[in-house]
Amino acid sequence: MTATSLSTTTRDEHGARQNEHASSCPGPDTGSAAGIQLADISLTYRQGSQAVHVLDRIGLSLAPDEFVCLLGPSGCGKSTLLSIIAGYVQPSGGSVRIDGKRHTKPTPQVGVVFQHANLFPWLSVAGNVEFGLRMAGIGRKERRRIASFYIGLVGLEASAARLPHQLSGGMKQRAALARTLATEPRIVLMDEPFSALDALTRESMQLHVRRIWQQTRRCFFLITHDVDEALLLGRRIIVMHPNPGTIVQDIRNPLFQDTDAPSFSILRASKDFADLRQHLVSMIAGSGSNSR
Ligand SMILES: Nc1ncnc2c1ncn2[C@@H]1O[C@H](COP(=O)(O)OP(=O)(O)OP(=O)(O)O)[C@@H](O)[C@H]1O
Repeated sequence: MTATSLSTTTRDEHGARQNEHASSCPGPDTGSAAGIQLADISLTYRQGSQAVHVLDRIGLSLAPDEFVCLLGPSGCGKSTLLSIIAGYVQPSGGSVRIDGKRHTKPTPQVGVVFQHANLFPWLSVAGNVEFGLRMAGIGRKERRRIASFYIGLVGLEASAARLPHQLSGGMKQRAALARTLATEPRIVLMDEPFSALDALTRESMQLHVRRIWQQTRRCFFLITHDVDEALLLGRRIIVMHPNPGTIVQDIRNPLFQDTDAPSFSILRASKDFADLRQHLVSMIAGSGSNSR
């Protein structure tokens, strides 16, 4: 495999496909496609008399069990796109649909994990994981059952009673992930969730997240500045360019291994990995901005 032999989707090709999809979903809530569909998402902010065009006609279709990594230089609009999918920000144009239904505001269908865990400091790990379930009116016994399943999934059984200040950074992020997963969202959005962690913890988190995805098969959408992380985790890798934010590359990761025990170190040492890494780094650098 060489970087140039990759099957890619350019923004134009992708945009054209999204336009077809948009025209096949004429009114609100009438579509039936499974997964998450973004059609022609644009966003312009007003700054005084200036218009800042942040996103331009982003089209994306995400399968219900997709693991997508989004790369791009700082300021290209990655977090803004995530905020639109989360329903926190309304786009100036275009639409987000989940299983064909128009999605315009935050709902339990979309879970978000941020760079910092933002756990409730007065609640234990179990209390944090149960919180969303309590808000959803789920009874105590069922809450406990669901929380204990997800706490086990992230490997925090022994720390379920601990308060956030008694956890390491990686444990906090795992608790935040369990809290997000407990409400069983259709898509889990992650905005650089490991960037505040040291290298070893980060690698261990990557393995955790990979295993959790394999066991839950939800749609995971992960923003990262780390090309290696995207290559190790993403079944699909998307690259954005800035000014305005557009998708310039959308590839199925040929190195993706859907196995129980992926060996990241062996993968990292391969020539294919180095070639594809170089290709992605050049793609990002091609935007004229810096990236790690
Ligand atoms: N509320 C806002 N008002 C005006 N401009 C904004 C607003 N929010 C974001 N922007 C601008 O939108 C652009 C994209 O920002 P965004 O945070 O989405 O980029 P990013 O790719 O996630 O960057 P980073 O990798 O550094 O987190 C930036 O130029 C930013 O200044």
